[in-house]
Amino acid sequence: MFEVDMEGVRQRASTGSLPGRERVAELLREAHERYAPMRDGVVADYIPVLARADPDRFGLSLIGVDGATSEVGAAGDPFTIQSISKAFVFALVCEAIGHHAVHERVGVNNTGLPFNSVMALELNLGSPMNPMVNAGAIATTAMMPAESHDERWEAIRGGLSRFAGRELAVDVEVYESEMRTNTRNRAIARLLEGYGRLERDPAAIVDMYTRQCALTVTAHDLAVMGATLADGGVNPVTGVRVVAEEVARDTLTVLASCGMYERSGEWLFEIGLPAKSGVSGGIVAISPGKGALGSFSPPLDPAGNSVRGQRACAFLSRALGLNLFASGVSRTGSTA
Ligand SMILES: NC(=O)CC[C@H](N)C(=O)O
Repeated sequence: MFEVDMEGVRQRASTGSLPGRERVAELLREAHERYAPMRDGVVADYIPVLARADPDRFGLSLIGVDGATSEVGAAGDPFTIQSISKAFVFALVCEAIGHHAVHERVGVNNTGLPFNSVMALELNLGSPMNPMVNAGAIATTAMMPAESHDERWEAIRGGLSRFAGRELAVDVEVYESEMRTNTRNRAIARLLEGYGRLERDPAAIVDMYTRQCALTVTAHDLAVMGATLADGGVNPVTGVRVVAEEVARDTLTVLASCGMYERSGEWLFEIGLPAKSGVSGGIVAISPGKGALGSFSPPLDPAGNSVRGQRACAFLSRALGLNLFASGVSRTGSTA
């Protein structure tokens, strides 16, 4: 994937807590300084409005389970949540209908194929395989129990807002731009219907899924949303329980294996944290019991993951001692 240069920065042992606030702030500044000059990656343009994103914007926000916040750069810049919504809608649907129902109807295995793959559905007899690719996310959105379409949308928008600790709203321009071009997602929904895996009107569900992807957030919001999962389902800023502890656990498990699309294995190998990315350049990486990192930088790699965001997460995972699999590891100057 890439080398992580830790020259001059000590790798921290993966202990039970984050380092002190000043050290966190210092390392966030260091990560920003290291990766802001990077020019790799391309801004998404398959949703026409996203092509106008400024490739130089770069913000990081880290929020602990105690609510302590450190931020650097464009952490307050708005962008659309896109695929990162999938993680939180999955959590809300698990909360509403239970772990087993979602497992049975959507699945929890990686497809190994791009997020908008039609072939993945065909290869698996219509099973979406997991809720973090478009097919699984569309199926998951349709599973949110509600009396009406409007009530379903409010359960999703309101639920995501509770994760963020503020009312989230749709970026209408991005929503309309995607609705004009999302023929592939409409095809995926029709195919799900054909396989008997979508019980609602495919057009209405794609519309709702597109709206959920167009909710506006910031890197700060992503960190709060992630920290809620890190904190066992309680938003550490508002103190409100959003989902049950088991749901937070289940969501993090799926993110570990499927959150970074077909790059999830490489991501886990380098960073060792459950995470989710979106095509407008957001990444949320969660350290269970400690906190979460929200990152925003629009240029993407070919899988659709933010290039600077991946680098910053790899660096910070090592420097802050976040890797789930690295308990007790503490070395200086290693590049691994
Ligand atoms: N990877 C993403 O962020 C994809 C989300 C986007 N709304 C889509 O369905 O194509």
